[in-house]
Amino acid sequence: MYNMSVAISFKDIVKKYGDTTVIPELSLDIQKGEFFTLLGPSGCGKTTLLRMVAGFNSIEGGDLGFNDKVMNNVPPGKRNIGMVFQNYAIFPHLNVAENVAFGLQNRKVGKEEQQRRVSEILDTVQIEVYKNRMPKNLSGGQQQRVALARAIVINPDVLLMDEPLSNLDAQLRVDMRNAIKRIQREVGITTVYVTHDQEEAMAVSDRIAVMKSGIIQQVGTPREVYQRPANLFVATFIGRTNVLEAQLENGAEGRPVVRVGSSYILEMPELQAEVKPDAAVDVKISVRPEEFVLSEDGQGLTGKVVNNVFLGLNTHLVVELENGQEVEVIQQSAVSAVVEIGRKVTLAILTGTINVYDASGERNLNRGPQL
Ligand SMILES: Nc1ncnc2c1ncn2[C@@H]1O[C@H](COP(=O)(O)OP(=O)(O)OP(=O)(O)O)[C@@H](O)[C@H]1O
Repeated sequence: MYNMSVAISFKDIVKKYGDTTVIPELSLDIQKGEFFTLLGPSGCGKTTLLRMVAGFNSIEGGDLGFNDKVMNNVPPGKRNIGMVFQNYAIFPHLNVAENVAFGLQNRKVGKEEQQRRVSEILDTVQIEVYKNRMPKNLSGGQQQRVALARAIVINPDVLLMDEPLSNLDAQLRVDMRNAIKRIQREVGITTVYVTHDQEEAMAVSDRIAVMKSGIIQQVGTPREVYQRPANLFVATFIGRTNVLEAQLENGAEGRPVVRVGSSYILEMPELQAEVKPDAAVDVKISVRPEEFVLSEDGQGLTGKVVNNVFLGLNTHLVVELENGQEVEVIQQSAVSAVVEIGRKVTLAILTGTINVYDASGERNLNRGPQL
């Protein structure tokens, strides 16, 4: 129904506050209609980038483009942007329908057209029944739906959302992120979403940019950043993982193998690495809890179960390895009994999906972007 969305491009964008550079030469392309998330720890520059798109932040270098138009100096009011923030910022003295109609009145849309669009959008965000209610009589989630309706009723070219769910409780966050995703898909509007919550990012996004200290570490689909993290920062920031010290060695017929612990050898023919004969290289491997399995043939890393938590769908184990490192293991409950605390186990690693990094953790040695 809305097809005015734009593609957004950042070309060598620089942001400085005084002498401090918080974003050094960042480049990124967001597709038309895409749900794109900026994800990273507090202070990494997500909000700074979002505010540049909105026009609230000056740009110290490079170009911000909407389609092919450079936007650097276009004032916020001329950018046709819808925005939703953490604190809903809806007017307490206007009812739901009046709140949503506000932006249309400002744009001098006729009364009938206003009513039609307000009712259509309230239907989309599923709060039509509350249209005559005052905000104070709405739940947090309902208020956030009003904020969302108000942002999209003006047919913006871009929808910007900055941590829109952080004031909601856990269950409501999950409900609302599903609602946001559904509504975005229905409306088809280019959306830039900011969050520090990796699970939320995975749930809503078409693609995610993982940021650290103003620098994009990786751009990819939720599946790509989870399964093939570009570096150890991304591997540990997205989902949970265990990082183990290991050695890359020359196996039979010159194929690279990874040695973990004293004698556990992982065949990894896919690795992008040259190993000189007799010259082991230190590496780090990232093994997600679900990539450990209890070994059936005795091959693997031995350890002792120090904690077990039965969660229904699966069971989480903490296993202390012989070198003292504790690792997290997830077992599917359906296929196994809970292993009791104190028991000795041998953990095998599923080599098909793990990731191997150079010693600095900066370079992923696995071949190919995706599994
Ligand atoms: N007005 C300002 N003046 C000086 N420095 C600022 C200003 N606004 C932000 N910064 C700095 O820029 C960096 C990026 O901030 P930004 O708010 O974009 O981070 P963020 O990733 O959105 O973090 P959060 O999740 O905490 O909101 C931080 O180091 C911050 O201290």
